[in-house]
Amino acid sequence: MSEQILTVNGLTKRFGDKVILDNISFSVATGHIVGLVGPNGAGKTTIMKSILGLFKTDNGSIKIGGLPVTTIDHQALEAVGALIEYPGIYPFLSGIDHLKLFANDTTSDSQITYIVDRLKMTNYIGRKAKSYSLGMKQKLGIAMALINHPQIVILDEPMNGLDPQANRDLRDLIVDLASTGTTFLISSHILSELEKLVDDLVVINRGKIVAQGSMDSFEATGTVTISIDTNNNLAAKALLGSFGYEVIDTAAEGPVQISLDAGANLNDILEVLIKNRIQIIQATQDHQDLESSLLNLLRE
Ligand SMILES: Nc1ncnc2c1ncn2[C@@H]1O[C@H](COP(=O)(O)OP(=O)(O)OP(=O)(O)O)[C@@H](O)[C@H]1O
Repeated sequence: MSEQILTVNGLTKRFGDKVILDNISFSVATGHIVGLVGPNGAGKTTIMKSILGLFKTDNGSIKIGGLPVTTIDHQALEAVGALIEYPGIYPFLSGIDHLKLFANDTTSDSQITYIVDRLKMTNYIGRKAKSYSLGMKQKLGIAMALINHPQIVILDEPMNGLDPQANRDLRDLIVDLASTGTTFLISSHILSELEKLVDDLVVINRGKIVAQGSMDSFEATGTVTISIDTNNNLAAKALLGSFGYEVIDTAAEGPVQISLDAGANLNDILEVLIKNRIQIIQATQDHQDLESSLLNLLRE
């Protein structure tokens, strides 16, 4: 089992009499990319700010690399790179000045060049940041979080303002850095952005964790829907029903639709039809995407 670089245990945070985080516990394994997902206002940024010791929490503990993090214990944060909400950017400094300002003693010029290059910022990195677009500023903020070889990187909605190519460049860079041992905790309210990237998910709603686990375990819970159009749909429905399949709307003449648990086999169904001389015109199998599965979960 891999070592846990970050553990959040029983984290509770109130603003006034409102409970914003309610007994949040999760851990992040070294080298994993973990997605923190939930609707607007769920508490994602509040969790991240708590991890960074930015405000006092009401209960619970946070540890990074075994060291506690509070508003006064910040030693563990030396291993952390973060971008929370909007990057702090000085309009009259160039992008490269920002990076040099943020670089610590051990950060080499080649590391800065590597990050700038991977995020495709080379053409404008020498220009003053006041001329940057939203996406350029966002990329600069991400670069600032990455240049010092952090052990763990915390990114709050990093894809904000990025075009599809920039999104892709960032995803590729994150995966490459994770493969060398860097750990990531990334929040987003858009699951499809994280789906292609993360190893594990923590799903949060109204300040509570509603689900957590590996991405594979989430994908396995999706529903498979099979749709088959035949030369005699009514007969096909009756036949498959008699074989114990759960056929949706048996009285309708439209294509046969069957909802199955993941892992069910389309071939077996087609074989039943073929053996009984029902001609198949078209067959499709759709896996309910993760976004829909999670929306269902949040509705529940
Ligand atoms: N400083 C504050 N004072 C009072 N309430 C706050 C404060 N900061 C956040 N909140 C409240 O805490 C809740 C969670 O906010 P948070 O920013 O953590 O959500 P989020 O999941 O990051 O949302 P989004 O996806 O919209 O960024 C919201 O109801 C918000 O209004």
